Formats: sequence, structure tokens, C-alpha cells
Amino acid sequence: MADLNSFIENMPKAELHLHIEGSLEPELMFALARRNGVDIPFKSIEEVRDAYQFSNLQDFLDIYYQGMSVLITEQDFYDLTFAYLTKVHEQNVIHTEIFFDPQGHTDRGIPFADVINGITRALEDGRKKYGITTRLIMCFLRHLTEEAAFSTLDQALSYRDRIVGVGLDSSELGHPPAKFARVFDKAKSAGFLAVAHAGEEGPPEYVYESLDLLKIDRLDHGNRSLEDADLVNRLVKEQMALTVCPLSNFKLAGVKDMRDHPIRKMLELGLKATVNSDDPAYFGGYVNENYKAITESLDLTKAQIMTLARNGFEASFCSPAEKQAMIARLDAYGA
Ligand SMILES: Nc1ncnc2[nH]cnc12
Ligand SMILES: [Zn+2]
Repeated sequence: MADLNSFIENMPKAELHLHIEGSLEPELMFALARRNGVDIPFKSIEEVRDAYQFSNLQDFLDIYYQGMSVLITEQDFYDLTFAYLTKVHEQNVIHTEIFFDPQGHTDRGIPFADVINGITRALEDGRKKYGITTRLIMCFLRHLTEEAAFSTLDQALSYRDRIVGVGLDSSELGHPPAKFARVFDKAKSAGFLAVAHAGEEGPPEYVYESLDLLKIDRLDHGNRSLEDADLVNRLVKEQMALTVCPLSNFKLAGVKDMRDHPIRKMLELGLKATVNSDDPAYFGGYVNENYKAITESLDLTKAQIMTLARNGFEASFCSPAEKQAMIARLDAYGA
């Protein structure tokens, strides 16, 4: 196992499901609260960590939206993003696709431009300093209205060259993908790729809607697809990648024990599963900790770990040449 842990640590990896606001570590939250004079309801880092006990997605989201209230200036978004890149560079992540939630900021009066300029300036510096490649995906908050999503999409159109795709996140139950079918239609016509959180807490029906109505290019989570054999067959046939987030599933109580995590079963069924951290500051680990947790609990082999990492590169939104180069690097590492 010690052997596999160091194999995981040194392996070149991609991350495809990461909410940048979910990488806000308590230390940075305190520093930004002080810098911006924002009140937070915690006296110490320990108190913050103690508050991170969730029994479902909504429990987490309440704390997540509260946490982002310390992000005010363009520099705050830069610092948040650069801290994440520094962390995952240390973990040998060579490519990462990052979600951001503009409505979590514009609804507090923060200009869209400050959010995206801070994030993309950090992505550029990450490329120069660490050689890490990135893509940016803008998510719509599904608990808000279709109209609000349209207005967010309109703002994103001015930054079309910096945003590769659109996504759908926040409270899943009661907010089916169908609610955003017209928004995704417009986004796809404008050339954006599409992803959506579905089957994290919601039923298989929400995965079908994501495929049929949102025309997704990749499925975020997708765990509950396993309840429907026809759906599994379709996902396998279409080679639809799933961005699975093991520690997130455990912390949000979808999976009670890591030994019950479905990712090994997904691989055995032929699903194109990948490993990701979701909101690492809240769920106790970045991408390496996610690989290590499933490897230990599910007794994964080196070949299975390599398959998961290869899936990550194959399912990325990079060009075929970029993918080929990253996969060659992985294969050389595993040989
Ligand atoms: N795991 C998750 N599910 C839905 N929305 C989110 N926003 C941040 N993390 C999320
Ligand atoms: Zn997520």
C-alpha cells in the first residue's frame, strides 16, 4: 500500500471536477476576511474545520456559499486560484479543468469581470510557473431561475475565448436539468461544451435529461446511474465520462463507508470513470487523497489506478494532440 501511495503521488494526473470556490482553505478564508473586513462566524481555523460536518449536499452548500463571502476583489480570485494550482502542482496534476460559480459572486455585487479576470490571470501564471494546463467551465446555479442563468450566459459571451464550457451545479433535488434545457441550447449554439452535475443525489432520470436535453459532453458524478441498467449500458456505449468525487460522496453521506464506494464497480461495468476532488478544502483532500482513499478501501490494482488516470486525460477538453502527449507521459511513468 505504501508503494501504491507513492505511485499515486508521483503519477501525472488530470483533475476534471473542481469548484474553485471549494478550494478555499480556512487559512485563506481568515486572511481574506481580515483583508476585506468581512465578518465570518468562526473564531479559529479549528472552529471552521469543526463546522465541516455535513449530512447531505444542502448542508454543505449552505457553508460553501457562506465561505465565498470573503471573496471580494480581483486579487482575491487570483489568490484563491493560484493557491489551488500550487497545491495540485505539488501533487503532480499536469492538467486541470476548473468550475466557477459566477452567480455566487455577482448576486453579492461583485462584477463578473473581477471574478473571471482574477481566475484567468492565475491560470496564466500557473501555466508559466508550473507548466500546468487548464480549462475553465462556468456553472449555473440550478436553485436559481432560468432567467438568471440566461443573464449569466450573456455575460459569459464576452469571455467566450476564456471559457470552454458551461456546467450545472448546486442543489440537485427539485431542480431537474430540464429547467435549463433552453439555456444549454443557447450555450451550445455559442460553441460552449456542456457538463452537468447529475445523479449525485438526484435520480437516474436527471442523468437521462442531462444527456437528452442538455446534450452534455461529460457527466459530473453520475453515481445514481448505477440504479438503472439501461442507463449504464447507454453510458458505456457512448463512452460518456463520469467525473467521480469519492471523498465528496463520503462526506455528503451518499456513500456511508468508502468500502462501499461504486468506482471499482463502475470500472468493472466499462464506465469511463475519473477521480476528482470536487471541493477539496471542505471534503478533506485533493486529488491524491481521493486516489489513495479508493485504492485502500477498494483494494485497487496499479492497472486500475492507471486506467482511472488515463480516463482523466482522455475525457479532458484538450485537443487530440494535447491528450496524446499527456497519455504518453502517463504510459512512460507506468511502464
Ligand atoms: N458537489 C457539489 N454538488 C453540487 N453543487 C456543488 N457546488 C460545489 N460543489 C458541489
Ligand atoms: Zn461538484
